[in-house]
Amino acid sequence: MSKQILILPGDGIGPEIVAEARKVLETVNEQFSLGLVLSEALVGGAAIDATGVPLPAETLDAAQKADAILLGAVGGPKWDTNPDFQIRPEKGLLGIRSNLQLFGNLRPAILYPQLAHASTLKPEVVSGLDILIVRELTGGIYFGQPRGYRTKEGGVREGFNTYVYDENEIRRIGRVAFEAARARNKKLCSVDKANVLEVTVLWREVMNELSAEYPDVELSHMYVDNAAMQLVRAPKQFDVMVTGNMFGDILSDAAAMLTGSIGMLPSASLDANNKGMYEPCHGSAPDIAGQGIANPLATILSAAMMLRYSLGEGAAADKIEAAVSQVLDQNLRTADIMSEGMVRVSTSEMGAAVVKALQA
Ligand SMILES: NC(=O)c1ccc[n+]([C@@H]2O[C@H](COP(=O)([O-])OP(=O)(O)OC[C@H]3O[C@@H](n4cnc5c(N)ncnc54)[C@H](O)[C@@H]3O)[C@@H](O)[C@H]2O)c1
Ligand SMILES: CC(C)[C@H](C(=O)O)[C@@H](O)C(=O)O
Ligand SMILES: [Mg+2]
Repeated sequence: MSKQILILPGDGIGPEIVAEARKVLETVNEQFSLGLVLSEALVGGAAIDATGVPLPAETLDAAQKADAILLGAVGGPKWDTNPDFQIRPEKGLLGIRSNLQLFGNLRPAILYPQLAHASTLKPEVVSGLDILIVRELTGGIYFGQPRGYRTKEGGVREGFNTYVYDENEIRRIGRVAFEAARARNKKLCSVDKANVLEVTVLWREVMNELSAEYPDVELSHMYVDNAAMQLVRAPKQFDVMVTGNMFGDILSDAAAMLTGSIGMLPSASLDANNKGMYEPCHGSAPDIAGQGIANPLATILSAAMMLRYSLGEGAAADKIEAAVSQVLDQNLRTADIMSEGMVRVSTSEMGAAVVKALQA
């Protein structure tokens, strides 16, 4: 039976990195007879340029019909100053997350041993690092109402957003995190700001209530400011972390650097039935776009997550992850993970090396 995969290259380095992940998917598609049918659509700034909006109706329709989605990245300076906040590339991405109810965002920060020296931290602090950040993705301050930007009487401008979660939203992401912790090392740290924000007092209450259903999982709580510090001080104290939309956005970028580069961090965004969108955690990197130097591995590893979580093709996912490890063993490095004695390669050379390792 065929499976429809929608590819959304997006902006900046998006098309460059997605092209490499596409070659990898095509390779395993053939090797494992997966029956994947790949198609592409517009999102983000590319969609604004072509259609006037960041999420054209036909892209949303294709996303709803697809079995899984692979996205590059959206955004860039060309669109950042649009005074209409609805016509921003990021709205395209947020629109897919929200319309498809992709509330469960998994961001694994795993240090490949070959990159221990590329990490910002000392090798002994990060060696063996394997953290899973579970981020709530369709609620919180990103989506809360009221929100706005206006000029008040007297010409004073104000902007406002609302940080709101109801207990059902917290419970469903909590279950994702507890289940993940149960399948791993049975340790879950919930990150909040319950010393200041009522919404996260509720967050903490619900996590404690859920904990009764998961007596085998050790639940701890940490304030987000401390969590940011602890991630950089002693990251291996964490196994699974669960947090809200904005805290998860920030903590996952911090965790990315522990693995050597944000170019190494994949993600899965899942609905209640494990249908999902897969994307690297990084953005469109306008500073390096068009130069052919971006690291495609986070996107390639996102494609592997897609095979594992949404398509039930764990063997193909394992093979891609092993191929990534092999190219690192071959000392091949894009600029962001380059270190002394290694061989610097371009985006497409890295993609080709992964394909070659798959075919070996
Ligand atoms: N999922 C997404 O689509 C997504 C995520 C984050 C940011 N953005 C958007 O991307 C644009 C740029 O944002 P930013 O600069 O804050 O964050 P960014 O992640 O795009 O870039 C931050 C830094 O990391 C580097 N970097 C990122 N990905 C890399 C890769 N694969 N290989 C090598 N280096 C890489 C960039 O060159 C840059 O120096 C903004 O418009 C933002 O809204 C989109
Ligand atoms: C581009 C932006 C909307 C997005 C987010 O904040 O969720 C990005 O930073 C991410 O981490 O996926
Ligand atoms: Mg982010």
